[in-house]
Amino acid sequence: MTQTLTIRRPDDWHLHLRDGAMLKAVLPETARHFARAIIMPNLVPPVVTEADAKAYRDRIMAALPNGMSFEPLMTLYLTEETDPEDLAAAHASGLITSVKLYPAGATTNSSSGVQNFDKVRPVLEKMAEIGCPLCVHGEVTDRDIDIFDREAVFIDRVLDPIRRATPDLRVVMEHITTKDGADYVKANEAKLGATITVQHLILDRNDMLVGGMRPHYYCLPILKRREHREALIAAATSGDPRYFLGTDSAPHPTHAKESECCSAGCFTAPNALSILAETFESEGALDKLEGFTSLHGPAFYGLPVNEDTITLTKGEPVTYPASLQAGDHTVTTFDPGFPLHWRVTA
Ligand SMILES: NC(=O)N[C@@H](CC(=O)O)C(=O)O
Ligand SMILES: [Zn+2]
Ligand SMILES: [Zn+2]
Repeated sequence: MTQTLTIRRPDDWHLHLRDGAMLKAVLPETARHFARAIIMPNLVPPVVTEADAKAYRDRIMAALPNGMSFEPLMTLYLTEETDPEDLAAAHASGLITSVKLYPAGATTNSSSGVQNFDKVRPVLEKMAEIGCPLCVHGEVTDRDIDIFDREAVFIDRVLDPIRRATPDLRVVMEHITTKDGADYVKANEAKLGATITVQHLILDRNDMLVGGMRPHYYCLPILKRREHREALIAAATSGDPRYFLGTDSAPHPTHAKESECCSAGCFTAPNALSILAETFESEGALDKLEGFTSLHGPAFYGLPVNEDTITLTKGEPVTYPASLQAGDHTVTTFDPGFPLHWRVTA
């Protein structure tokens, strides 16, 4: 008997669409399966003002193929110069859904990020007042902190102080990668959620480093040890509504990944749902998949769940194009390293 699973159409609560030819190439991969996505603002230059967000939204809608529907949920990139009033206007008009905090230098295209967190206090106060959530890339950037410890140290030194100083601010810890991250969410009842990526649920640092370096598994925050991955699996399959899917699908040209200095990011949009179904099934938690992909995110953001559904069907191993063409470049699709049997059929 074929096994099928019908769930409410998923949303992606953390996505990089880029711009230009890359945007045109990758957008259909997300729009095929997801109704909405939180669009990361780390373009070069970044999306910092209401006007930037409006123009970027228009470019996304123009890149959407005829017949596909998709709603980009726009974000502003928080800088030390962000004007609280511009931000409040963008939020009040419904243009932006959240604001993104990158510590300066933490990840791809984050050089305009925040260095001195005191400088953004007035903006954070304003956001708490108007109910605009803050999405956080939670890693410190100090050279003397080991890359594998940067998330845990960020929680202690930056995130917890911000939350204590601004208790009404709603915060999403983006792409948590550690038991420390999962535990911090669990220990804090109100106004805190976390997104989890596909790659951090299925890979640990051995997968990236043992027997040779695999650049397509290099992303930030970096893959951690197995016990952290197990904590993320436990969180994602727990049914706890504070954990939800943010694929962090982050396309880079193949030459930039397979290079002397590899760019950080995994392009998971094409097969994210197949990988998740396989993973939740092997955990005996297929019944928790819909919550993670389609219900918890809208609940946190105060948005309605999607009315329509998708159906996943289990069968012969599924294959995906190994890469897609984006202008003059190719983008390599993430390979989970194990066979996938669930495909989105409707
Ligand atoms: N996750 C990544 O490794 N890369 C993201 C940036 C980010 O989300 O930190 C990107 O924009 O490429
Ligand atoms: Zn990030
Ligand atoms: Zn990201």
